[in-house]
Amino acid sequence: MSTDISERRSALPLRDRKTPMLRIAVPNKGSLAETAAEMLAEAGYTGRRDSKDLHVIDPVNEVEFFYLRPKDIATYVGSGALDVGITGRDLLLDARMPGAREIERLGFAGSTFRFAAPTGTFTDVSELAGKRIATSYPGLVDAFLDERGIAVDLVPLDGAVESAVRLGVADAVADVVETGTTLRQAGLEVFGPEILRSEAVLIAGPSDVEGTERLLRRLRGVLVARQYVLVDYDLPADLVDDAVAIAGGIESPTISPLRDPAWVAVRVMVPRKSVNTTMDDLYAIGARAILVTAIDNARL
Ligand SMILES: Nc1ncnc2c1ncn2[C@@H]1O[C@H](COP(=O)(O)OP(=O)(O)OP(=O)(O)O)[C@@H](O)[C@H]1O
Ligand SMILES: O=P(O)(O)OC[C@H]1O[C@H](OP(=O)(O)OP(=O)(O)O)[C@H](O)[C@@H]1O
Ligand SMILES: [Mg+2]
Repeated sequence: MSTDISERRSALPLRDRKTPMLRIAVPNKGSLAETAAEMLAEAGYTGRRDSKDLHVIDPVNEVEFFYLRPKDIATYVGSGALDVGITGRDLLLDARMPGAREIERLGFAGSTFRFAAPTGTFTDVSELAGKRIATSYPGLVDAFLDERGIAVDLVPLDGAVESAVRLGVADAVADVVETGTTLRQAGLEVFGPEILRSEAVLIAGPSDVEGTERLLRRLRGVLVARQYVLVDYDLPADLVDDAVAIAGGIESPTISPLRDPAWVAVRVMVPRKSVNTTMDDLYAIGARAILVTAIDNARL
């Protein structure tokens, strides 16, 4: 018999487990699917091997994955059928499921949700009263306009809504905008306020389910590893305060003695996107031998 605890645990029949597995909804296709799967893999979970798999059990980590359309995930989680899920904030709000709530931003699939129309047609959303608005997010658009007392004729479409104006089924559209390329190609321009700023999020249902915290900590670990790098450098000991003012780290930098008592070695976590500026600033005050290392994973 194996002496490895993880192997023995995975060999337990499902019905003999004390705690039920955490049931996680994951996008099966579309813009969110690939990065969501990568994040879960980096967090140590075993995902699907085949893009046709609908359900995967990861017994070692005590979770089950259900691969679903991102648009449906808030419905499953909000109703309590599944415990947590990865979806877009825009899809969560569009579903209008009171039981579903965002518990963590996941930092990918960032976009805005905007109204757009042929250049110069509209300047303000109030001008949309009585007009036809094409969208694949009718719940989101309806809620936004309802709050402002603007009654429109919603034209629900499944995708490629930017073509709806040119093809004569709508006067304006409300859709996801990332780079704006699709809008430009359709001869459309955004107008009015941002309806929403969206990104991929982790959502939970009406009750707190055991195991959610562990998933959350693991995903946060992946986010930290993606967003930060480790910076090591040598520094004259009397400049530590100046260096900490440049890069203070998460809690506080690690300072280690060097053989030469006039110098110290410093290790600090720095946001990846500003690491070059930080290195320039540290060099300018006298830091030397500045080395940058990627972080594989973290638990803060
Ligand atoms: N170009 C994009 N950039 C960033 N996020 C996007 C983009 N397109 C869609 N999304 C996000 O993806 C989610 C929608 O996923 P969904 O799979 O339903 O549609 P999709 O990605 O457009 O897929 P498809 O067009 O293949 O059906 C939303 O949260 C939306 O904000
Ligand atoms: O601002 P952009 O960078 O152009 O990205 C935004 C576009 O990307 C998505 O379309 P997708 O390709 O998923 O097609 P769809 O409209 O059929 O969903 C989204 O629905 C927008 O149309
Ligand atoms: Mg799309």
